[in-house]
Amino acid sequence: MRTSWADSADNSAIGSGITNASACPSRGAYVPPHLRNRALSSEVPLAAASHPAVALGNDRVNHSGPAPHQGGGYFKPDHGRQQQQGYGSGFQSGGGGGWNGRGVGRDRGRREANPFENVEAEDQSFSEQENTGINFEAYDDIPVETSGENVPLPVNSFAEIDLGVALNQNIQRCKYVKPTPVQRYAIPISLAGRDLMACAQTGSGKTAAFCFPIISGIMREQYAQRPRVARTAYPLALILSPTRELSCQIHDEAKKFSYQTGVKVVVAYGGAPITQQLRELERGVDILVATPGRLVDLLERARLSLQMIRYLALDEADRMLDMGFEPQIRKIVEQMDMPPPGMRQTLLFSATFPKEIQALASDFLSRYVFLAVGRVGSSTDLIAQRVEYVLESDKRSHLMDLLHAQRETGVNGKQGLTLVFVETKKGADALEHCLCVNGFPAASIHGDRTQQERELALRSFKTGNTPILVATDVAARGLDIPRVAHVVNFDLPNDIDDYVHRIGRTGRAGKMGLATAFFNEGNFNMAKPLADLMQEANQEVPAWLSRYAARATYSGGNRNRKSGGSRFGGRDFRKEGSFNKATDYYGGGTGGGYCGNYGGGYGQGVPSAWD
Ligand SMILES: Nc1ncnc2c1ncn2[C@@H]1O[C@H](COP(=O)(O)OP(=O)(O)OP(=O)(O)O)[C@@H](O)[C@H]1O
Repeated sequence: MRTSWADSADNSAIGSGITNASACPSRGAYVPPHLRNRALSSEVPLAAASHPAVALGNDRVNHSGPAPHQGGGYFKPDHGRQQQQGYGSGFQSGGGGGWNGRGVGRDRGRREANPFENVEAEDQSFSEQENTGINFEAYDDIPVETSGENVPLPVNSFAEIDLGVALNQNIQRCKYVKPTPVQRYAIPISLAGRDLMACAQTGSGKTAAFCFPIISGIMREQYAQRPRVARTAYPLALILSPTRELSCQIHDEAKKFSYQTGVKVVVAYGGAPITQQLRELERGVDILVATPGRLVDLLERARLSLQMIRYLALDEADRMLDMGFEPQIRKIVEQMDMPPPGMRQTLLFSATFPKEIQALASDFLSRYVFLAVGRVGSSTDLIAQRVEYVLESDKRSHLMDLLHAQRETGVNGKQGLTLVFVETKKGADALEHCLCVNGFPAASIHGDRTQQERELALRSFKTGNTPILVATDVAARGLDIPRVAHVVNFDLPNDIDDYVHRIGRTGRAGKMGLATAFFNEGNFNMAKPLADLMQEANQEVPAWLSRYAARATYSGGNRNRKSGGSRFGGRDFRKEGSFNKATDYYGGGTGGGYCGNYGGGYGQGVPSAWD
């Protein structure tokens, strides 16, 4: 495992609760470039000790934020479905009855909380800083590939799809004017009942692409009465994601989409008390969003049965089926009581889909459609990508120079949030500390933090209290934080797909973003895939990086691409007739790109984003 300079720095103060400037690492206080020739004076921004973020850095234990994900749904003592009538006809203006019959149980106990209330408040607090308007035209000329038998046709507007009145109202509340490309294709395919493997660029609206058909399907269908077994919940849909934060985010989104539809969404994830989650499940659940570990726990306690599952969605599906994690997913999908492929509808989504993972995933699917919006694993060209050659020993000062410059001018003229990725948990702690003591308000998130600390750090970042978040890959996938203007790869990952997901935390939903990577000799293996990716996304590749890339090709150094030479062709693996799952998965693909060190950043001892 690589270590970064951040790791090797003296971090003896970490964990000691010392948060003042005297705890500064031995390199001394940050001096911005224009003051470096002067003596250190009061002009130097050493606001660290007084900044609230500094206290946050090492004093998390005392923070008590609101309990995570209270749920707020409605009381539904009967786990079975109400009789459905007249799809879409049941909406009563003024709210209250999104769907005939389904709304009935909702108000018996608790009122359904309005999930849009907070969103509106948040929107207002950032209104001066937000980009105005979402430029989905940016996606219009994106190449789309579909394959499979009788692929349903795409739509151009939400109006063309019969999602039901209540769901359409929620789409309007979300201010979604038209579907994104992946939604244009994926929603009709899913509504037609087809299994789907979908690959679309980060930030392009995949969550709604799998949530809308599931919610609409549950609203539409009459399901057999669900069994009444004391204290066992029987959801109709299961959405799995690899991290707790992502599951919470999907839950929040799904609650918005299903507001006043009568469809009940519950989340279950590790690190949070199980009792509260059990209580929510007992109140009734249609859609369960979960991380795999907590899900298995619930299944083993017999508090949950997958027997009635009609929809299975895997978000970040390639990550979920990556080596090391696949057995747990296989256990959930194949060895519990979930109906087999063909008896349920399975939807797999990610921005990256190496062909060997496609091959594995195909076991879960039946007669599926493959959809690629943009090239498989490509980055969006809404993200301006920069690579800078920075020695390990210079990384911290270089980062602080960037942050200092951006404090003056913003990114693309706007003040935004900066997400800094490092490889190790220790490195995250050390870098957060260093930034804080140098006057840069930062928080950090990684797998060694308690769930409460993780949520606190994320909230503090999202609200702009600490506009810098230092993170391991736990924050690399799926998180949708609208104001992230800059992603810095302080430590480059070992795998280009991880890079794609990391930089995808900016440049979302049609907005522009900036990604800066620090590269040095230690990242030699990334030179070729990085140069290829940048070139494909119409980014300027520095001459020195091209030289590294050429050397890497010549010396066979490009051995960290999971999916072989065909990756940038972005194809349905079924079209590659010679592809042999048994040999290629572990033996490497043709075309020279495959890595014996399969799994890149997920090997033993590497920080796991898995919950
Ligand atoms: N049709 C739409 N119109 C406007 N905004 C949309 C639309 N669909 C989704 N969005 C917004 O786009 C943003 C990105 O969506 P989402 O998080 O689903 O992306 P994603 O493709 O899942 O990204 P990732 O690959 O990083 O997980 C969200 O803020 C979402 O609310």
